[in-house]
This record gives sequence, structure tokens and C-alpha cells, in this order.
Amino acid sequence: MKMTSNAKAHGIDISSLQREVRDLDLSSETTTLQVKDLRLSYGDKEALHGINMDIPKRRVTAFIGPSGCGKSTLLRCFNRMNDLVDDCNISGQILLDGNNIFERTVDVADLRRRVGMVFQKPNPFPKSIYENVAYGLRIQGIKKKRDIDETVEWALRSAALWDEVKDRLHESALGMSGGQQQRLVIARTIAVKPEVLLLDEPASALDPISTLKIEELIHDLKNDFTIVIVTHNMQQAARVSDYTAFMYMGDLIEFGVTDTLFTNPEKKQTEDYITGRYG
Ligand SMILES: Nc1ncnc2c1ncn2[C@@H]1O[C@H](COP(=O)(O)OP(=O)(O)OP(=O)(O)O)[C@@H](O)[C@H]1O
Repeated sequence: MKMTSNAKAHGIDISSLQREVRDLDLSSETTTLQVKDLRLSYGDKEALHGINMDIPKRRVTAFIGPSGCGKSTLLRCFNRMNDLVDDCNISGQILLDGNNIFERTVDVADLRRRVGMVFQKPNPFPKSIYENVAYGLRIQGIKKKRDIDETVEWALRSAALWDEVKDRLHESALGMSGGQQQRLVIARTIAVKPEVLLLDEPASALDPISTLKIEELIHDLKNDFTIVIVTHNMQQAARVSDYTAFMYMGDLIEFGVTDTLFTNPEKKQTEDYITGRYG
């Protein structure tokens, strides 16, 4: 069944997206990541001013908003990548399956396995295609070749890359196209079976065909993973996500079902942004 809405915002015709009609409702979702009064400062400049939100399990959540509003900063909190930034102070909580990820006892390497991240620019290791995907498994101590072979194939198939690379698994990953490299990085990330996949503008460095493949991949992967994607491309947010969060200057302005947010936003700031009045 297709959507029947004719609403258009920012040139986005939601009715043309041909998505299944589902009764999405944030309040009836299971929460994977719960953000509670999260504040973050770089030095004396506060970049997140107290964010509260529940990221739903096995859905795609998009973060949109003008440059500098804090999308990547918030995304990086979910696997504590901001720990690597000097002079960065965080208060509040993020609960992953109910446990605060900022607790001292949390093993950050384990957290980053459970919450994997893919960046804007594909960053394959200078190793073979096979070894890129096997890398995380070896770190986990998996030694049996058959187990590694099976997971490498599963991850490459899940990343819609297997058919393109199965005959050259032992060639360098650096010889792949940018779009293939990004799918390889996604395969590498999912090989260790994370619960959450963070995607920071994963297609912005790619051509339109590779972008489409990444978007199709996101659609397939949400059956198994909770996905959070930062994107500047509102058409992309509308195409791939179930829920969208609109941020502005360090605040979460509106968070809800993507189709509703794009066609009938509650807040004027959201409407101004999606209709192209600023940003
Ligand atoms: N490492 C850092 N050190 C200091 N300030 C930072 C750092 N990273 C981000 N900021 C500041 O924090 C604010 C939010 O930045 P962030 O990159 O999260 O925004 P964004 O919405 O992802 O932007 P863009 O869409 O341009 O990537 C900005 O004012 C930015 O200058």
C-alpha cells in the first residue's frame, strides 16, 4: 500500500516516496537509546543545551538542521567519540538498553562495538577486502577460519556488496570505488553485530547511484539494527527515515514521524527550515 498524501515541502513530494503505510508512533516504540538532559560544551561554548529524546529500536532516525546546530556532536555522544576531543564536557545521561554509557565502569571499546559508526568519507583500512571485514572479528578473538569466512560473507551480503567482490576478496580495498568502499565500511561495522549503526552523512561524498545503493542498504539494514543518520539532504532524510529530529542551535526543536514532520510540522522553526526559509 502506498501513501496517499499530496503534501509537498522543500520540493519533497512525500506521496512519491512509495513507502509502506505503517502506523508509526514514537510512544509505542521500544527505546534503544534514551537521551536525558544531555549538555555538551567545547571549552566554554555549549553546543548541546539539554537534549531529551528516545531513539526507537530497529527504526531509522534522521537528524536534520542547519550547519553547526549540533547533529554530529549529538551523534558522536552515542558511542563516546567526544571523549577524544580535548576540553569537551558532558552532563546528563544516555542510556543504552537502560544502562548509562557515561558510567566509569563502561568499557568504551565494547560500547563502540555495540554502537558502530560510519563517517562521511569512506575509511577502509589499507588491507584486503576480506581483512577489512574480518578485522573486528579477529580483535574479538575469533580464530576459526570457517567462522570468520561465514561472517565476512554474511556482512558483505548484508551490505549488498558480495556479488561485486566475491571473486576479489583478497585484493586491496583501496582499489574499490568510493561507493563500494563505503559499503565495505558498513560491512566492516556490522560484522561485529552492533545494536546501533550511526551514519554521519554516509553518502555525501558519493555519486547519485552509490547514494541510492546506500539508501537501499539503510532500508534493508533496519530490520536488524537501530540506525541513526545525520544528513544535510532533506530528500534523503524523507526517503530513508522513519523518524526525524530537527535541531537548531544546540536544541532539539521537534522529533517525530518523518512524514508528519515534513508535511505538517508542529513548530514554526521546523516549517521554516523544511520550506527552505533558512539553513
Ligand atoms: N571539536 C570541536 N571543538 C570545538 N567546537 C566544536 C567541535 N566540534 C564541533 N564544534 C562546534 O559545536 C557546534 C556544533 O557542531 P556540529 O559539528 O555538531 O554541528 P552539525 O550540525 O553536525 O554541523 P554540520 O552540519 O556543519 O556538520 C558548532 O558550533 C561547532 O563549531
